[in-house]
Amino acid sequence: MTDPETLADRVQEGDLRIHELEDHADHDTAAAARRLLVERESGTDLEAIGDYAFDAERAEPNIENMIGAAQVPMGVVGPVPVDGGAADGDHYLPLATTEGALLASVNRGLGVIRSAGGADARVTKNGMTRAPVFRVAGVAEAAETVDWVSQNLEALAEAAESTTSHGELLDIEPYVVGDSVYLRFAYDTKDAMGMNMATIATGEACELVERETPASLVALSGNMCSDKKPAAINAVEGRGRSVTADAVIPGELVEDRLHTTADAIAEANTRKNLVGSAKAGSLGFNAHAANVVGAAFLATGQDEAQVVEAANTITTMDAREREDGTTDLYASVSLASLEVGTVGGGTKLPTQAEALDVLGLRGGGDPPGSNADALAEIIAVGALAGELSLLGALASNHLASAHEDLGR
Ligand SMILES: CC(C)(COP(=O)([O-])OP(=O)([O-])OC[C@H]1O[C@@H](n2cnc3c(N)ncnc32)[C@H](O)[C@@H]1OP(=O)([O-])[O-])[C@@H](O)C(=O)NCCC(=O)NCCSC(=O)C[C@@](C)(O)CC(=O)[O-]
Ligand SMILES: NC(=O)C1=CN([C@@H]2O[C@H](COP(=O)(O)OP(=O)(O)OC[C@H]3O[C@@H](n4cnc5c(N)ncnc54)[C@H](OP(=O)(O)O)[C@@H]3O)[C@@H](O)[C@H]2O)C=CC1
Repeated sequence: MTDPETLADRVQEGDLRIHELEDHADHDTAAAARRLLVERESGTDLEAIGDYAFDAERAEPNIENMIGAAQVPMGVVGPVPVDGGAADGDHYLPLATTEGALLASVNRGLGVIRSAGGADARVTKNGMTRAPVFRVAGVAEAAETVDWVSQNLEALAEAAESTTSHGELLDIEPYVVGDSVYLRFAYDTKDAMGMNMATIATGEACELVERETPASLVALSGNMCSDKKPAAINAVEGRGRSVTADAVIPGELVEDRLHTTADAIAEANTRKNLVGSAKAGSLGFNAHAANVVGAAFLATGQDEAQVVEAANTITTMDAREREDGTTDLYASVSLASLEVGTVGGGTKLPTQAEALDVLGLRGGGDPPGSNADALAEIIAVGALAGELSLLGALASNHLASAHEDLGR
């Protein structure tokens, strides 16, 4: 018998483990059995969690012990006007969030950017990193290991790239701390965010390092990568895509649409995003880049834990005087470590794939890597719009009233 009730009974009797149900029933039945079990044990009703719009089997690579889906509202902002290295033209940007006023804000910022003639955006660096840590006897062995690595980059690339038909090893940066050696491998992972790809490839290269040097692998990730933690190395060296977007907004547009002046926004940015962040010891010199990145990540199937890395964004806003005496606003965001993909991970799930379709970026690009570059550029322009609108609201003292009207 493979009905949900029988399966739930068998788990409760200790006859089956909760993560084995897919071996005894199809994926949707297994999820229903787990829901039933949780409902019985917690006295809850999981009707909404169980009301999902895709075959549970499609989510098999993405989740274990599935009981249903968390449904986050999704909206669109835009069109986003981007003149990029990979992205071009106008795109609606899907964003999923529970924060009222966020889409209104980004939409307002995009409207201003559109009226100003659009934004430029470029990916300036690309490299997904994985940094294993090795044990050595001391500094002499550490130097021997680092030396061997620097002289054998080709052999290490051959080993790493034997595990992937898309990934390319770009560089290995060594770091030594006493008897620990960290090798920060950086890969061009094309249209994949690349964390699985880079991890598998680095595992293969590590076997060669262990064979040829005195170093012993302690952990395939030694936190110099640095994945899913705030880290200065990502802010300085980059991780995934380093992407910058900018726009020049005429002063009259700032006044008409953001209800303030270029000077007031520039001052708010300096005192808040630069000085305030410095005083707070923040790694993020921005207002809320993580808001746009997080909402875009949820909508398009990115790994949401990597919003951490995108939070190190630096926002600049400068008042630029024109010859006619009026003042424009130069606005930019630089996201040093935006980790995005259009293949792999959560991008294949039905709603996430549809969201990528809205951008015209589902799947691999031509040439490979161009779709992920374009996604990074579009998200960066979304973040720029969010910064403009929020700084405008702060400079005109509209933040609290906006959230009274829209956010509750
Ligand atoms: C709320 C607004 C936009 C009103 O701003 P407004 O200028 O009074 O709005 P408006 O009614 O004149 O409309 C202007 C444009 O905004 C957009 N817009 C306006 N309403 C909507 C809507 N319902 N749905 C979609 N789009 C909307 C739309 O583009 C519209 O243009 P139109 O299309 O009409 O020509 C403005 O006050 C604002 O942006 N406030 C800032 C809110 C914000 O950015 N919140 C983000 C979260 S804050 C946070 O989480 C982080 C924080 C604050 O803690 C970080 C930190 O420490 O800084
Ligand atoms: N393992 C880890 O330590 C971590 C894993 N993750 C998870 O990793 C997943 C993302 O890893 P990721 O490697 O991106 O994805 P996948 O593991 O889903 O692999 C994507 C694969 O798609 C293939 N591919 C097809 N077309 C392309 C193309 N145009 N460009 C690039 N690759 C292409 C590549 O195969 P081939 O290599 O054969 O060429 C690539 O390895 C997410 O689910 C994330 O949550 C997150 C953090 C850490």
